[in-house]
Amino acid sequence: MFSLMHGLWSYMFSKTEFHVLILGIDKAGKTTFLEKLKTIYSISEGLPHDRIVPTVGLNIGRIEVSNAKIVFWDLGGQPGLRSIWEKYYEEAHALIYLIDAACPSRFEESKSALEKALRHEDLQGAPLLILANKQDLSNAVSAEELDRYLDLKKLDERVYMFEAVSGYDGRGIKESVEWLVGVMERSKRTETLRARTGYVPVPSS
Ligand SMILES: Nc1nc2c(ncn2[C@@H]2O[C@H](COP(=O)(O)OP(=O)(O)OP(=O)(O)O)[C@@H](O)[C@H]2O)c(=O)[nH]1
Ligand SMILES: [Mg+2]
Repeated sequence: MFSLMHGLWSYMFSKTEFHVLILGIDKAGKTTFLEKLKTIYSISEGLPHDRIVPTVGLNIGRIEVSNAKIVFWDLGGQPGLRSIWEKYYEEAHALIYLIDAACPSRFEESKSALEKALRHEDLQGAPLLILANKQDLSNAVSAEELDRYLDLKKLDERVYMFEAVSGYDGRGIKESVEWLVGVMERSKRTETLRARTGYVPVPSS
């Protein structure tokens, strides 16, 4: 009886842990974005821009938003490293896809890398946040323009949103993360992942 009550108590008052994958081609600004997230949401400052180098392995960032713990996985986007992305699909609750909105010459490459990821069955039903990054640059296109330009097919059944952000000045980041937490909490994929892993809630501290 005690363990049943304890389980119920933990379930109601614990923080859910979500895994969010941050993808995008090289130089889209993924690591800079992650470091900005840490600066916004945790007591420790993220790395300054000039100390960030191209990612070869995996960067991990942990933050807490409302009642959720989020673990971000930031992977390298260079062409030779993109084959590693799919190793993380199965465990991800959601996907953030960054695009350098000030670099139209690479939109096509970004689009095809995103479409390839979305075709993968291990990412089925994962909510998608597409970020038009580097809005601090005057030539950056808006989120709406990027949406029109990419003209992604087959997004209809997927929960998704385009948002304009800057990993330098932080605009748009809070709105994006709050939207993502809300959709992950209601997502069918979250239910499926919980059921598969025999979800044990992490007690809140
Ligand atoms: N102006 C501007 N530059 C940015 C922004 N975010 C990143 N950058 C710059 O873009 C370059 C690439 O940034 P990274 O964060 O290393 O990009 P990445 O997507 O992690 O790259 P890989 O690790 O190689 O996949 C760096 O010179 C950053 O300083 C931004 O919001 N605005
Ligand atoms: Mg990086």
